[in-house]
Amino acid sequence: MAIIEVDSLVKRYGGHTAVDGVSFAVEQGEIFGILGPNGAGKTTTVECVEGLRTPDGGTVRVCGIDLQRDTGELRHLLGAQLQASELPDKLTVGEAMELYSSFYRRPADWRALVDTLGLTDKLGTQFRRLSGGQKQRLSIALALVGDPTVAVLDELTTGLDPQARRDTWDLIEGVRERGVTVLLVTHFMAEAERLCDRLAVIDAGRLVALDSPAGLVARVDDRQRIRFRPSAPLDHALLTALPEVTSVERAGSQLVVTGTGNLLLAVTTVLARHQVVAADLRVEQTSLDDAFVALTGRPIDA
Ligand SMILES: Nc1ncnc2c1ncn2[C@@H]1O[C@H](COP(=O)(O)OP(=O)(O)OP(=O)(O)O)[C@@H](O)[C@H]1O
Repeated sequence: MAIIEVDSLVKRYGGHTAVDGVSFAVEQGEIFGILGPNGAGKTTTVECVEGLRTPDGGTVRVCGIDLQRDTGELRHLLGAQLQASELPDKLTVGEAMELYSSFYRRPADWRALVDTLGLTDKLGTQFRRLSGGQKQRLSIALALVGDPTVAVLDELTTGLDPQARRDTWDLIEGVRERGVTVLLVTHFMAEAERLCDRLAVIDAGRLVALDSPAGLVARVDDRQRIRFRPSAPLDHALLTALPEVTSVERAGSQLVVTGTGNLLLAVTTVLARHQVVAADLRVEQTSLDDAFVALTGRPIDA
């Protein structure tokens, strides 16, 4: 059953169309990612799902509720972690949890939540004294304190160090195990790949692709990349002339050859014919980054 249904969503800011006809449906229990570069329209899309913005076109339903008609009920179904979530400096962790749980009809047991998120020994600590990772965990706890059916997490791990990022990913998998459907906004490929069951790739306000991370990679799977250090200078034209080769690039002392079919055999045959040895040769698999470039024409951080 679809928990979130977004159909032909349009949102404009003045003359600028930030979201341009985006449609997707999120199934119960999924971790569903919205992936795209800065300014793609990700936050605007989830703000429409959260009922914080009114669409200029299309419909959004959460648990069957049409948000154009009824946002009151939504507050009890949806827990949102807002981007750059900030609390008053002097509010303690315990005070924040108590305050937020008072907003809900049937709040979760916030002490158990704090315990799960490893913040019990910080209950008396003021917000300003928490580390980046602890603030992030608190914002996740606050998103979950209403015992929501759906949690919307925007830029979950931005600003965290690699260890805190991995810990947060474990936490989110735990959230899903509690039966919560998760809508996650990210521009980190590793995060999307690790956490998301399916991804909506959004670029310039439009849905470019919707698939599992493996499914997205499979779309460009016929592309391979070979990387090696030639033992002698090699005319690139010898390689680009091969039907298997789509591009040849120099990366420092290495050559990176991208192509399809039996690329390895074609390239090594040419090298052997010209007595060039390929040192440190590696065949690289297609990654989600490659899939993103193939789908949008540029890297996510370009
Ligand atoms: N309140 C606003 N008023 C005017 N333009 C806005 C507003 N909010 C966002 N925009 C513009 O709409 C576009 C989409 O912004 P949005 O924040 O949804 O993108 P995003 O994909 O979430 O980006 P980021 O990853 O940087 O948060 C951008 O061009 C942005 O400048």
